[in-house]
Amino acid sequence: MGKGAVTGTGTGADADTATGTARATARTTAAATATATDTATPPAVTSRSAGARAGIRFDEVTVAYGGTVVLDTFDLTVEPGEVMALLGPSGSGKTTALRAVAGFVRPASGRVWLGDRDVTDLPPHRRGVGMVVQQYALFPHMRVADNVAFGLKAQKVPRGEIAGRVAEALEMTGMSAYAQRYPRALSGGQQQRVAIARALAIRPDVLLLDEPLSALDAQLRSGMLAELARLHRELPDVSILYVTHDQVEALTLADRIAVMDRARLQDVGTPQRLYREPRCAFTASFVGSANLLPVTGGPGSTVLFGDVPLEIAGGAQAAGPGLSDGHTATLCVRPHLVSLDGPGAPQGPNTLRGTVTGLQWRGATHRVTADVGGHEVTAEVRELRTPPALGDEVTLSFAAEDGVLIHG
Ligand SMILES: Nc1ncnc2c1ncn2[C@@H]1O[C@H](COP(=O)(O)OP(=O)(O)OP(=O)(O)O)[C@@H](O)[C@H]1O
Repeated sequence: MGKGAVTGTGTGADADTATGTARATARTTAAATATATDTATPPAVTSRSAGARAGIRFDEVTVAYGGTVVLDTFDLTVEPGEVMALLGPSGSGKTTALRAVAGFVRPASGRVWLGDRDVTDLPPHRRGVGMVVQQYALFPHMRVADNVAFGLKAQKVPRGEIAGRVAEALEMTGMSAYAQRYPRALSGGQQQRVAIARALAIRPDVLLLDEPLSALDAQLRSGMLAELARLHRELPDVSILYVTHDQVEALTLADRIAVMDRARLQDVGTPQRLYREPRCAFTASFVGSANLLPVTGGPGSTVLFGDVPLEIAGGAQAAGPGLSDGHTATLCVRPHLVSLDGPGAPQGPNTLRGTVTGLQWRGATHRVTADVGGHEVTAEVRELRTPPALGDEVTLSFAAEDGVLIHG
């Protein structure tokens, strides 16, 4: 880097996928059907509950496998017609929560409600839910139309009504032209549309989606995300619980996000609230990427990061009482809100000097990490013409209103 040459500002493109891995195994199949490979299983077909729109309520639900608690006193309400994303790392209990709603796992304690019905003791086929899992789980020996009709037949919908309902569901998912094909003659994205059509055909009150896009490539996934958003606009009464470990999916689709970690609900709120005002470090780093700086109370309205005073909106009081007595808090600053300059940049407020320890070119952006007094601080800035090199000195800065204090 030419000294002083590097200058970048925030990009607004802070949407990294945080930790979490794609599932390696297929899940139990849809509540609306038996498994694709187990046709002897009695069809777990749901029937739409009569009347009102149904939300979902977990009331202190605990699930344990062999003495290990994998969902711990889980409390969450999904309002009727709301899209709630369950976001969390692998093994945090997301799928277990979904399966408790579908009726595939029985809570050790607590109750599950769909609307005003306590469904905890009901079998899956009497809950009124449709479920789509990541591996589609279509019946390979059935044509698309028969796959979609399967749940309706098992639900004993009158024969004369079935063709119309199948056509409607295929139309909704853009699959009308493929009604007579077998699943093996469909792409992954098309198979997932059929799985969604099958779940919708039973006109569920509640749609459970378990990483429905994770088997698709990035481009298809983004198209399907838009499709799911459109479907929800067409079916505004259907409540959706959407399991994902992909924050982009959650931020794009959800009205609210429930963040899970180690079997527990960590936070719940609108995507904007979780992103802009995270209440815990876990949420801050899982919903978007974050610089998390340990700070103590400083003079006046500042906090101290090491011995560097930092201005934050609301001052040190924003962290509550005690910070000035030497207690620590965490200051969250999003990388795309950090500006990057060369070492000769003027020392304004909230300016940190550091040495570059990491550099990633991401096409439209550069992500530059610097060591600042033993802590890593990352700036994500618009692509630089002359990026710094490892070991270069840089200046990082951010606006007072872009720092959010997190207690504890
Ligand atoms: N049938 C089972 N028997 C024993 N343990 C299980 C069973 N199903 C899940 N678990 C365990 O429960 C925990 C939570 O699993 P769950 O599938 O709910 O997590 P998840 O958040 O959906 O993870 P992922 O994103 O990897 O799918 C994990 O530790 C998992 O190993």
